[in-house]
Amino acid sequence: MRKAIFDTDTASDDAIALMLALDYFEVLGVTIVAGNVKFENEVSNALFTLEYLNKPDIPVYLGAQRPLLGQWRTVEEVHGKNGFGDWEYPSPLKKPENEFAADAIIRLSKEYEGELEILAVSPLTNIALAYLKDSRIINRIRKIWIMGGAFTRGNTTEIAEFNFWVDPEAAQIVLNAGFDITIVPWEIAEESATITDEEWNKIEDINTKRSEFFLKVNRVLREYSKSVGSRGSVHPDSLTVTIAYDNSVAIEKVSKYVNVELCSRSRGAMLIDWYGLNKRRPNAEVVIKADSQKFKKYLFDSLSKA
Ligand SMILES: O=c1[nH]cnc2c1ncn2[C@@H]1O[C@H](CO)[C@@H](O)[C@H]1O
Repeated sequence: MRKAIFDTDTASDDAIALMLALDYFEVLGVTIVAGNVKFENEVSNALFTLEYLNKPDIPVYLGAQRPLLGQWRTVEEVHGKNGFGDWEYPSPLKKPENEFAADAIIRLSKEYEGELEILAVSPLTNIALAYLKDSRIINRIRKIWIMGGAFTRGNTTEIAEFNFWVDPEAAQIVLNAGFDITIVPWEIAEESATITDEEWNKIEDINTKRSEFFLKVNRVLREYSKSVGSRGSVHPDSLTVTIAYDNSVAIEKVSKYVNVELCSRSRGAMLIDWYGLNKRRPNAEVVIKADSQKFKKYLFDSLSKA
C-alpha cells in the first residue's frame, strides 16, 4: 500500500477525505494546521474521526497554529461552530503526539525515503516549515497532492480559494521548492465533487456508520454551499484524495509554472503562467477536468462499507 501523511485543518469534508485516505493509503500520520476552525476543534475532529473509523493507532501531530505571516480568519459559517456541523460527538479518548508536525513530516520522509506522499488538503504552513528546516526533503517526498487555488471563482475572496488565501506565503514556498506537485483547484471540485440534494437522499438511504458520519459532519457545509449558490455540498478534499489514489479521475491536466499572489486585494490568488511568459519550468500539474461519476462511485462505495 502507498504511504501517506494526511495534512489537515479538520472540518467537514476534511474528515471524509481522511476516511477515503484510510481506505486507499497506509496513513502514517495526520498533521494538523491552522485553517478552517479553532485549532483545538480541528485536533478534536481529527482524533474523533480516527476513533470513529476504528483507526485509533494512527498518530496525530500538532502543527502550525497560525499562518507564517498574515492574518487569517476561521470559517465557522462554512463548517459549523466546531467544524463538524455542530454535531456534539463524544470527546475522543485518543491523544495527540508530542512531536511537532513539521518534525514528524521530516522524520517520516527519512524513514520512507522516496515513498512518502503528502495529501495536503489544507493551508500549506506545516509543509513550508518542514521544507524551511530541511530543504533536502524535496528529494525524499515522492509527491504532494494539493487542494488549493482558484482559477477565477474564489470561495474566500473574489479571486482566492481558502487554503491558498490562509497562508499564501507558505503556498509560494512549497510551490517554488521543487516538489513533485499536483494541484486540484476549487472550481474543479465545484464542477465535479458537489453532492446534490438527490445524492444526499441516497446517502441517507445507505444507512451505515460511515454514511451517518457524512450526514452529520457536512450538515452546515451543505447549507452554506447552497446559500452561496453551489448545487449542493462541495467536497474538494475528498476529490483530491480520490485523484491521488486513482489518477484517471483527473481527466485533463496541464503542467505549468504556478505561483501565488501575496498582495492586498488579490492575496492568495493562484497565478498560472499558461503561456510560459516567465520562461520558468513547470512546477506543478494542475487538474482542469475531473470525472464526477467516477469520483462519486468511489465516495459512495466508501460510505457503503460497514
Ligand atoms: O466554502 C467552502 N467550501 C468548501 N470548503 C471550504 C470552504 N471554505 C473553506 N473550505 C476549506 O478550504 C478548502 C476549499 O477551499 C477545503 O480544504 C476546505 O477544508
